[in-house]
Amino acid sequence: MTNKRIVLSSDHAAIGMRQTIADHIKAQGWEVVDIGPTTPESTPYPQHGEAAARRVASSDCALGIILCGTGQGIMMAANKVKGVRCGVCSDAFSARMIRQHNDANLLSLGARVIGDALALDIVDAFLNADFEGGRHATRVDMITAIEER
Ligand SMILES: O=C[C@H](O)[C@H](O)[C@H](O)COP(=O)(O)O
Repeated sequence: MTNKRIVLSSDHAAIGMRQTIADHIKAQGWEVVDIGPTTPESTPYPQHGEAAARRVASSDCALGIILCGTGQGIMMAANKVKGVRCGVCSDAFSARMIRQHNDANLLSLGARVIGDALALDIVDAFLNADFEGGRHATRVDMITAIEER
């Protein structure tokens, strides 16, 4: 991936893990666009999922990482944005596969599900994998076609 600009966002449940991930991937040369929040007050995940998803859908950022307590709600919100393919991962294999087979452009993590060390392994697997195309492109095109119906 040549564009190494990535958006990070979360709700209140994942501020610490988001910061840990930001530090980790900055050290790998990623330009991190951290769109918050920065304070611990309760804040609804849909708005943060949508905001991150729009950064990716508009091509402002190549990829995104979003987090909430389970990773599920913010993933659901992000996937409502046209052009976004986001999966929740709690293991590195799935994170690699959603890039290689599904051309996922956002990764979602649950800060109340996994610890920081596993989260960083998952992030590395996601960021170091590339879409394989071929038969997988046909299937991803079928996902995109659903958006037009
Ligand atoms: O999918 C939703 C996320 O896990 C939220 O982080 C969670 O629902 C927030 O819960 P609470 O308002 O109890 O902190």
